[in-house]
Amino acid sequence: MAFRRQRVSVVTPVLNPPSKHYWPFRWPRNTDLKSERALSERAIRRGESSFTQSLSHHSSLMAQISLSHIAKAYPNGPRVIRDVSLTVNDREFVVFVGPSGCGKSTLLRMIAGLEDITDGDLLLDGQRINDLPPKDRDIAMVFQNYALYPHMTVFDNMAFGLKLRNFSKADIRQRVEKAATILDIQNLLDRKPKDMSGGQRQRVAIGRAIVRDPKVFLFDEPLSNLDAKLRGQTRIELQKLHRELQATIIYVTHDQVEAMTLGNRICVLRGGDVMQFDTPMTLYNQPANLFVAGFIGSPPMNFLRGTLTEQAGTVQFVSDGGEVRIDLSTHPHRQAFAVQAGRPVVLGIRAEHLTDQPNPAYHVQPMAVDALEQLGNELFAYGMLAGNRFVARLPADSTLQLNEPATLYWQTEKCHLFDAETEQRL
Ligand SMILES: Nc1ncnc2c1ncn2[C@@H]1O[C@H](COP(=O)(O)OP(=O)(O)OP(=O)(O)O)[C@@H](O)[C@H]1O
Repeated sequence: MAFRRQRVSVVTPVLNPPSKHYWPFRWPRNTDLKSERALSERAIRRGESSFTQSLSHHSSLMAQISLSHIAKAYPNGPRVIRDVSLTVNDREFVVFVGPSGCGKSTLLRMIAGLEDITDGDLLLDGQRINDLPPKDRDIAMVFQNYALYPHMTVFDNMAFGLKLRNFSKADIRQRVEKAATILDIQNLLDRKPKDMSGGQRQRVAIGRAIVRDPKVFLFDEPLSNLDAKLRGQTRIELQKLHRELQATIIYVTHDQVEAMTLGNRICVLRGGDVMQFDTPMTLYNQPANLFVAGFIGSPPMNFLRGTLTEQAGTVQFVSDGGEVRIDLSTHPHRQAFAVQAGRPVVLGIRAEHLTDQPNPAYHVQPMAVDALEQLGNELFAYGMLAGNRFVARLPADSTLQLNEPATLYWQTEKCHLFDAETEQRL
């Protein structure tokens, strides 16, 4: 493999971005580049070991991150992170997910040291690091916009942080080669960023983090510039990468599919608060509140407002207006529901728990179908029920017809119930 000569002098484009015409993509904000450089200067004293050795040193190094009552307010602004406490375990892949503006990037940037923490304690392996400069945190961050240096080759981009720290040429070459092999970009080392696809650039950005062998990787929406197919492929590669590196990873996205497929655990955020922090399957099967129920899962869960009634041991859900009446007496949580009789509630049921195949154990519900989406392997049937949009996920060969009355069968034990006022799961 041919390498370009390795520069000895350090060239930094941080304050001198080239003309925007030269760089076909958005030039990273100076703050991002500064941050990136600051992060790349971390732990200079630590690493004289070879990359191969240092890869395995993760087996003995802990990297646990704890947030205790963390809050953030920008100057003269309200708290955008209100009171977040959670622990990311050693070698865990945790995803922060939530709608735009919920505070996930702010949280990540506080962990990186790029934002001040207004209140609370940030601990890395039990040590409070609120005031530790980013370069000393042993944390590498991969940005959405890659933040690559356009005038440098891939090799030089990946080697840059190591050169700053005066790693030996041999060590740099070994680390870059190893990272390039892991990411399958060995044949791109002589290219400049402008001659690569978005997916390749993103790998280089990840490679630049890997060569540093940090304790913790932070990813800020790294796939959002990629097209859908490449995003899917890269998701799988990130899973492999996590297994290979055995590193602690915190990953920010607004995409619940990315969150579900990547995270060992997912932290769902809304308006600066944690809505639920748990495994993907727990979020899916036992959403703690209405927000998580509606956010996780595609298509989103169907909802109906109504009231619970209890009579002679029978627990019923009656929708507002009385159009839908569901007997919940066989539901595993019927006793908890009975206690709530008389309260306004929201009932939720996922599209895959409605079927057009008769089943004597299921609730029978008429619904006029006003739209069909045939996806080849499945069919989505849409209609209105008690004023709410409903969708059923059916087999592709279903015979349901558009604009004809249909009968759907509900798997009642899969219904979720939430308090209509507190929005918490019952
Ligand atoms: N420098 C800043 N000054 C003031 N307010 C800010 C600043 N940066 C972010 N905010 C505000 O903080 C809140 C959280 O922003 P943040 O970027 O963390 O959200 P996010 O969940 O990452 O959103 P997105 O997915 O759109 O990036 C938003 O209301 C945003 O407007």
